[in-house]
Amino acid sequence: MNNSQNQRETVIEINSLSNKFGAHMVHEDLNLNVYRGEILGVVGGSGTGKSVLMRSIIGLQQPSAGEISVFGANLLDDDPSDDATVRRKWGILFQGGALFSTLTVAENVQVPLREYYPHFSEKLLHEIAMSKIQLSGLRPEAAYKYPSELSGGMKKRAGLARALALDPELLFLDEPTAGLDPIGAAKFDELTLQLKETLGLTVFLITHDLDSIHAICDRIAVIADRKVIADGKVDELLAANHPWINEYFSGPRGRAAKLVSP
Ligand SMILES: Nc1ncnc2c1ncn2[C@@H]1O[C@H](COP(=O)(O)OP(=O)(O)OP(=O)(O)O)[C@@H](O)[C@H]1O
Repeated sequence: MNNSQNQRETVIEINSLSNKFGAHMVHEDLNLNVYRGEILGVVGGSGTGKSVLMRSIIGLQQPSAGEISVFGANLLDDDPSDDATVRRKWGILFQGGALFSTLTVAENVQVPLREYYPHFSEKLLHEIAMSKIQLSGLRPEAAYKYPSELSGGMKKRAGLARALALDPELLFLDEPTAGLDPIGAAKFDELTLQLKETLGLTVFLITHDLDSIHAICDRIAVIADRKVIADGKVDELLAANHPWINEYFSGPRGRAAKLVSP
């Protein structure tokens, strides 16, 4: 950890995390901090436990051991009444958008609002939903469409609009550019960066996308061998001299992504 990280507020703190499914140990003694205002890219081979890590942080996966605190609250131990306060500070874009198929985009965006603010009028719910839809780069007409009527990129933006519904401080994005064409992926990256800068978000970004890593991540955490084996900027990661990291960033795709990065 360098000096600038020492001075930054820690938003997520994970200590000695283990996750096990039967005899399959996915994480063992995993440690990771996420700092306010950064986009942290989380990378690792398929099945290394990136999504399980995210699910552990947001309370959908009970770890076998370890501690996780988010905004200073230990969601595993503390009073469950603290949970709602912390949960409303984050937004989540799951893989594929995870929209409710029987609801329109606007109705999807209203789901978290109705949960946390049941007293809001229909007019206010509609206005907030429309502003989040616009913020996510969708045209207003998209608000009235059902998920089956949307392209892959529009689904991600609709999922993002829902993730932004509660004005989060922390955004979880699980492979947001997967399945998008390169232009759509670059636009989504641009939007993520813009939102981070204008809304002051902290972003936990799971990705396989080398372009996103080079274009928007402030720091990258690499998961391999059941833990975070290195974190930092690409050059710092390469200094760890781990075979997976070297292959990932110095292979043909890694080199190509670096060439086009800003
Ligand atoms: N509920 C579960 N029960 C049993 N095993 C699980 C469960 N959830 C995840 N796993 C296993 O945990 C491992 C990590 O899964 P995870 O989805 O977190 O990987 P990942 O790094 O996100 O992969 P990818 O990059 O392919 O999305 C996998 O081997 C998966 O099969």
